[in-house]
Amino acid sequence: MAHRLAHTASTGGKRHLERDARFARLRAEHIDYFRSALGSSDVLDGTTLEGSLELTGFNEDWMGRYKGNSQLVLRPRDTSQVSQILAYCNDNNLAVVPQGGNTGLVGGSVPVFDEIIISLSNMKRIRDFNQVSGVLTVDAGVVLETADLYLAERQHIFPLDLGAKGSCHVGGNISTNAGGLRLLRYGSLHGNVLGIEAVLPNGTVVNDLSGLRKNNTGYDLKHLFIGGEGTLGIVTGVSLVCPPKPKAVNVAFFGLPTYDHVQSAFQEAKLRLGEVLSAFEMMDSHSQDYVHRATQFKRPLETQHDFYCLVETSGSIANHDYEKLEGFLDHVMTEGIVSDGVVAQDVSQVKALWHWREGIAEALSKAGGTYKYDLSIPHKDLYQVVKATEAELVASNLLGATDDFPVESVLGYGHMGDMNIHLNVVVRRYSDSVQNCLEPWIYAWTQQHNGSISAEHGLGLAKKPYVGYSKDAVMLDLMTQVKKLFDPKGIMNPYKFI
Ligand SMILES: O=C(O)CC[C@@H](O)C(=O)O
Ligand SMILES: [Zn+2]
Repeated sequence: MAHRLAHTASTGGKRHLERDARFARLRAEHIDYFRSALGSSDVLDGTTLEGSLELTGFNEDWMGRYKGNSQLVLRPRDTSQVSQILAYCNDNNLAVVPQGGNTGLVGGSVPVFDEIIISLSNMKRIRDFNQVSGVLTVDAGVVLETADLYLAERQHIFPLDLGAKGSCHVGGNISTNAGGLRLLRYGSLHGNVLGIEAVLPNGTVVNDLSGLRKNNTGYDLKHLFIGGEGTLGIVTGVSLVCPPKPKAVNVAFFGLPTYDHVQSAFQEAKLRLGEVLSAFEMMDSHSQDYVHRATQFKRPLETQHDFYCLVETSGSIANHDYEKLEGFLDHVMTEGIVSDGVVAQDVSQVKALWHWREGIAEALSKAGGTYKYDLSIPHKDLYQVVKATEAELVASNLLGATDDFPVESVLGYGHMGDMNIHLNVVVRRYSDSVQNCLEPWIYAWTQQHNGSISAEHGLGLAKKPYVGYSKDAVMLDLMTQVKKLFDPKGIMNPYKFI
């Protein structure tokens, strides 16, 4: 069993960074200004002892890996307050970090030093829903699950779903271009988001809240904010197109002997399930062991396998979809692609099977620590990165069964349908020797295998030094120029990937 050790050995991606002297230090007069602009209850002042405790959850990411030292959290209630705050910060050279539900995994939503945190948690209005077009318009601080429940009552769903749905904000999803569990079916936010409202660092409001599916009028600027990670401005409102709620959702869970079998099963699922396929998730046995250890739930299969997959269908005719899924499972078992499998019989079984996939990140958070790598790699090499990483750590004498070794295990799971693997290196304790062995080695490996160093989690602070593995000099130069255009003083989420 892993020990829970202090995370102080972790540098949390902050290595070699120094506070930028161009930014002003927070003064009492600034706090007074914000109190007069927002009202005292929406200004959390961490300059007092009591206040600093209140700020802990804002200063730290949920893994406890990235920690900043902000002394002020501002919680605006509407777009005009965001505009007022940003204009003031810009005029006074105060650096800011926008924060949604703070569920990110790359340190993008927490301060690095003393940046002011602008939390969108008070901006939670559902502004509009059009039943005919399916277009939903919300404030950025609406929690993803809240939006989804609201839509469910209106026979629609949010086109994004992820494990952190109970606390992540829609604005954070947009800013990080979150991918999630059903991208395979509903596509990325670049396709679903129709418009955004954002505030630039100088306070200017960009109102591009179009509810139109087609709007072919030159540069589509909203795309810069989708995945912009709060470096260009703050997204305050979003309109996006939401699909009708499927009447029937079926799930199968099965075990396979090798990754080659996983690839064959995916190919068969696409061909046999066609338009009702809504998710195809892959998990290795180590990731399932961590869920089992954390929950003690009864495993879905009595037999043990090296790989497991979860396949979901979403359609309109329950029996038809169930038969299709069962037919698929029969076929892959007859062909020897799948060794053993089950199909959920009711909604509670659907949920229980999903838990074995959705619960992995939470289960891993109970270990000593995890180095997380969210990679896009073409299917043929997708799982090879786990094996290669394991071999690299063994060769460096860092991975072993006893406490003498910092690394406990290397595992992989993820969105097979999207060529997205979550490589997790579970450690008994964070250590620079492990990180130095892994980085930039993993990113070079990914580049050599035509992958991307971030599939869906973004770059944040964690991948700041490695952007060059996925963007060439021409693209980096253009990105730098875009940043300068939107944020000439560099106050927006500084120290992060750009
Ligand atoms: O913890 C991770 O590495 C992945 C988290 C999330 O993207 C998931 O797919 O569960
Ligand atoms: Zn994921």
